[in-house]
Amino acid sequence: MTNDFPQALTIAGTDSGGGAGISADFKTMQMRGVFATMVVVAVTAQNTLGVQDALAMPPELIDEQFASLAADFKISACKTGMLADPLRVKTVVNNLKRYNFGLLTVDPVMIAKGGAKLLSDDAIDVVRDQLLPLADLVTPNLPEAEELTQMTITTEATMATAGRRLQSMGAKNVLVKGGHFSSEDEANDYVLLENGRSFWLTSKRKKTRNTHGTGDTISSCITAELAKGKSMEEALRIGKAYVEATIKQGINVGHGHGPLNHWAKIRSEQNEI
Ligand SMILES: Nc1ncnc2c1ncn2[C@@H]1O[C@H](COP(=O)(O)OP(=O)(O)OP(=O)(O)O)[C@@H](O)[C@H]1O
Ligand SMILES: Cc1ncc(CO)c(N)n1
Repeated sequence: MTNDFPQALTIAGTDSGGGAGISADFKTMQMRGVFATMVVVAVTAQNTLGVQDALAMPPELIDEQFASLAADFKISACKTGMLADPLRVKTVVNNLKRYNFGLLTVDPVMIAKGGAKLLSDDAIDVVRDQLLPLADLVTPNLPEAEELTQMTITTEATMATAGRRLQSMGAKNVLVKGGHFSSEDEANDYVLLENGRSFWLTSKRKKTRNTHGTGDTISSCITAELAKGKSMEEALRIGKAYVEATIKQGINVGHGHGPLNHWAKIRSEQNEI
């Protein structure tokens, strides 16, 4: 029996509110036609208003989830999201070295939109020193890029400098997301590829509160496209187009920063199927 349907993995935290973390990753991967699997690193009690509580999983249970997946699936791309603390980051790093789950996207999730810490301060060095060197792609937002590079990012030029620094830390390709950039009109992301080529993924900024899970959605879309065999550049372009569609074709759920519309279709794909 063949085992060739595209399979991807998210290693992250759950969001009980369904909009971010593993919850967003699963919806995205499903929509992009990829079979999704998960390693739960932490469980959060969360909704569109914020994170009410969180619990990190015992390292042994994280190890067991990796072992279960390695024993049965043929995973060709994976991503990390919320990793909680130094012990969990190290546990995930050890497992990523032990097994081959294909191309790795590291989304260095640190703080939720409402301000809750999803990664403890003492874990940032471990992400920088041990996880980034394994990454085929790293996808920080601006505050995360500032923490990892220890520089202030307020301009397009400093976004590009941060991208180069992140590459010199070992990540092969870099996407610096501009969702937190000060521009009222545009949400532009900077890409630096392994071969040194760089470009911007541009988009008009939608004035909306419903942006819960944007970072998870773009990184899991990219992971899904990589699992299907798309090139890094194609995967990045599709990721940007998909997250843009999920924001622009938005829905209203909950009372705070609402989730995205994961059913949204990329405009160029709207007439397919
Ligand atoms: N209001 C908006 N309109 C259009 N695009 C947006 C908007 N906000 C964010 N984006 C885009 O969404 C993607 C995610 O960027 P962002 O910087 O918001 O990630 P993030 O902070 O990690 O998200 P989250 O923490 O909610 O998961 C980027 O491509 C960014 O340009
Ligand atoms: C579990 C989880 N992961 C990531 C984010 C960031 O969007 C969040 N809010 N919650």
